[in-house]
Amino acid sequence: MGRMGVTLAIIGAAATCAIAAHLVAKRVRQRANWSRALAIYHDFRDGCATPLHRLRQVVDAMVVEMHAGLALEGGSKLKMLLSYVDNLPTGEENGLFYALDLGGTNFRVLRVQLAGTEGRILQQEYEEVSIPQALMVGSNEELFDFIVAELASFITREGEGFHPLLGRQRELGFTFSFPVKQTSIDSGNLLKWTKGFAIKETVGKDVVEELQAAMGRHKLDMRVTALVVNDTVGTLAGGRYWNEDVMVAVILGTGSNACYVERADAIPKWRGVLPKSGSTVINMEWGSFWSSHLPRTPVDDTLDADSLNPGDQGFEKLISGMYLGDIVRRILLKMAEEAALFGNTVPSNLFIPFILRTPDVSAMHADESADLKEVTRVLRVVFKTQASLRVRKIVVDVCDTVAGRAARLVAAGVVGILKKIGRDTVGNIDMARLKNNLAGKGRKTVVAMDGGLYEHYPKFRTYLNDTAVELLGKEAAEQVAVELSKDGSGIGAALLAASHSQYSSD
Ligand SMILES: Nc1ncnc2c1ncn2[C@@H]1O[C@H](COP(=O)(O)OP(=O)(O)O)[C@@H](O)[C@H]1O
Ligand SMILES: O=P(O)(O)OC[C@H]1O[C@@H](O)[C@H](O)[C@@H](O)[C@@H]1O
Repeated sequence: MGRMGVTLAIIGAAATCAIAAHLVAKRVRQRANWSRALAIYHDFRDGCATPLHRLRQVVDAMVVEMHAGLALEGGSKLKMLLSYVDNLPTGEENGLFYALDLGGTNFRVLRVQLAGTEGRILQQEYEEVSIPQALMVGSNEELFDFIVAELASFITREGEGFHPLLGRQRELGFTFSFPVKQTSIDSGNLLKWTKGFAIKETVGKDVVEELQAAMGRHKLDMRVTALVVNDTVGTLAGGRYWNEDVMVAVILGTGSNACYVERADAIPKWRGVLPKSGSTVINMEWGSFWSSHLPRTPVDDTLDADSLNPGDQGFEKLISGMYLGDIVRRILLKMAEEAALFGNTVPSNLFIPFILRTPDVSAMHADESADLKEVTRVLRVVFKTQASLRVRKIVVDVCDTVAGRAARLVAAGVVGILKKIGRDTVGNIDMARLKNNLAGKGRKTVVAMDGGLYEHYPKFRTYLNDTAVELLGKEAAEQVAVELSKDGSGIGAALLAASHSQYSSD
């Protein structure tokens, strides 16, 4: 072989070595990145852990905070707000009633024709309207004018079978799913906005007055006869209309909250005459619950710091639909930045808050396909990226960790409420039966659930129900039913409008 040949051979050998070295270095780097990604995930998973002993501490903390919130105003982060709903629907309600349910993502207008215990609900119609994001942070008047304009248009389309009695005003139940300091069954002042709303001028105002003023501007002759401080109270009322064993209602939607039936004589902060019924509905506003036993990670800290209401709604930010998607995004972003989870360039969409929504999380979590097709789709559509099968598997693990923590914490919250009302152990339940506070043998304490997260996330429901059984024990758990109670916040508000109608004495 001539000099040229030797030279070429040496160059070839050197090039081969260089390529081999590059490939080895790349493989070493990939291996190092992968173990870093696993370490980040395992650290996050450990930080989210909800072992039974920790959940029991959360249960007890919930009970302590409930007592503190009932003892005096401001006694706890849990507001334990009076709802002035001392009479829940009985099924005897009659006539045409409207409901307006303002939630975190959309609002619903609804009409229902009631016909007493015989006819029950003859007919109902409703429409759902998405709330333009700009109106959530616009002016007070713009928000209420938008709502009343939709309501007025819905009324013009009253169909067959819906007939207000001659000479009577149409009456409305107003479900307002934000913390309100209720001052009577048909008045209450907004304490603060939550979720995506932040209209400063509304805070402190009576939201019924604001709605009635907008009705005046639109010449809409209608009366709000019941302010339903939020969808949990509406859901409880809707549930109780069909089943007298409904004692608790929980919403898992954009936000989260719970309410329950409390004995009026167990509310030290109650001022004035106790209700004849001897009980009332407490709107817990449990989203603001906080305990050092809650498993919180640095990802949760940064989500809170970046939110519209830092330091507030700590429990809600761990469990509700608005936030689960963004928790998953934040941990994936950390793995992408520190361990090149999606390659050396971090996909730009991973930096966008709330771009990953909880419906996307439940879709990936539900993916049972061998090659995780749904995960591939979500990564492509939301983050404009792709990933190997092993990366897609860890994405599903992250979804499972975030949803599992949320569901188990909700179960602990529910068991805390059951403990507060003495429905958490067989002994307590038997005592309740003895005192005839609980309907006959075989009847259960019912927890009415609603909200898009609970309704549309089967694995979340399974985690929640299984954890409740773990905490209560099998025997006591058989005395409790956790049931989906659809759209109670709409029907419930209409039923409460009926049970507080200005004509009810007629
Ligand atoms: N398929 C789904 N999987 C998981 N969560 C869902 C799904 N669909 C909706 N959600 C959650 O439910 C929330 C809407 O809840 P909903 O009760 O319908 O409205 P609102 O919160 O306005 O009362 C959404 O913000 C979302 O977080
Ligand atoms: O049904 P939504 O809109 O998710 O609301 C649930 C809860 O969201 C919380 O943020 C509000 O403070 C509660 O009042 C409300 O009940």
